This record gives sequence, structure tokens and C-alpha cells, in this order.
Amino acid sequence: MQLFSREPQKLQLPGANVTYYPNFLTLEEATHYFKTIYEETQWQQDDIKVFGKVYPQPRLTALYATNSLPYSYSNITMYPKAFTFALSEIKKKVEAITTTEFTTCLINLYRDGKDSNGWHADDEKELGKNPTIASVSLGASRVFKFRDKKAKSSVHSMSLEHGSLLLMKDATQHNWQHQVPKTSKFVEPRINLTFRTIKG
Ligand SMILES: O=C(O)CCC(=O)C(=O)O
Ligand SMILES: [Fe+2]
Repeated sequence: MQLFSREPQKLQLPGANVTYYPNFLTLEEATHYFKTIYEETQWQQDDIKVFGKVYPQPRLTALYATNSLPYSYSNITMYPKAFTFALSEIKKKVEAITTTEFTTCLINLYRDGKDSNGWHADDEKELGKNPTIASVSLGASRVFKFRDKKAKSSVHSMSLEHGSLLLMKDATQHNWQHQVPKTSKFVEPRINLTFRTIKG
């Protein structure tokens, strides 16, 4: 008996449109892309300002795009590099499922359980109103949480698995925040690719 569905699942979050595709990539593809992207990416660690104090961001990042438009969030402005072969292969697969064209990919590397991504919404103005964000996970699975911006006690927690795709659409970023919390458990590195559209 299969306990967990491997079929795409639409999350029941009011005011959101989120679908989880656990089998977006095969195990072999996911493992191949994890290794390739881990090795090829030019990782950077920027400083972020939280309540006036400056800290190194608790993860490594990189930005790739089909254009030269920068992406700014949390007082950081990132300038993109040209897509690698591996990233453009994944982009094509994401575009086939989502029927959306993406220009930009923000990559996060969570080196271990101390690396994290705090509560935020992907609502920067360069993404436009109601952005479609396609998030591909590779490597260790990590907990991913949504919380209602108004009713902050309304939290949905899930695990993002190796080779999965999480698709966020419509008013999701307007009504919900998300995070990848730290964990005290031992976890291997995880790479997350978020495909976005930025037009000049
Ligand atoms: O690592 C993740 O699953 C989420 C990344 C994220 O929310 C972001 O980069 O905006
Ligand atoms: Fe995000």
C-alpha cells in the first residue's frame, strides 16, 4: 500500500493557489542535477539587514537569467549570470508543466540545518502582480511552512522532497508568507531553484 500520494496535490489554503508535484523529476534526474548545480554554481553569501543590524544571509545564493535584469530583496540587489545547460533543461521542464515562461532563477543552497529562509512573500515589485513562482527542490528534504498574512496562527507545514516542484500562483504571495525554518536535526545540503519572471 502506498501511504503518500505521488500525484500532484493542490493545497487547501484560502486565498492561495499552490500545487505540489512530488515526482516532477525522476530520482536519477534529481540526483544528477543536485550534483551538477552544486558544483557549477558560483555561490555567494550576501549580508542582510534585520532591524538595523547586518548579518550574513543564512544560506548561499546565486541568480541566473535569460536577460540582464537584476532582482532586489531584503536590501540585496543580485545581478544575473547566463543560464547554464543544466538550469535551462530544468527551466524547460518547469515551463512545460506550468505553461508559463520564466526569465530568472534564484538559487538557494542550505548547507545544513542551521541554514534557513525567514518568513517572507515573493512580492517584490519587479515580479509584477500575482507572480507565478515555480520552486524545485534537490537534495535533503526540508520543512516548508506557509502562514496566513492576516491570521498568523494559520500555518501549513509540509516537506519539500528531492525532485519535487512547488508551484505558487495568483494571489498566494499577497495573502500568505512562507519560510524554511532552521532545524536542530542533522540534514544534508539542499538546493532550491525558484523560477520567476522579471520583465523590464
Ligand atoms: O528554499 C525554498 O524552498 C524557498 C526559497 C524561497 O522562498 C525564496 O527563495 O524566495
Ligand atoms: Fe520565497
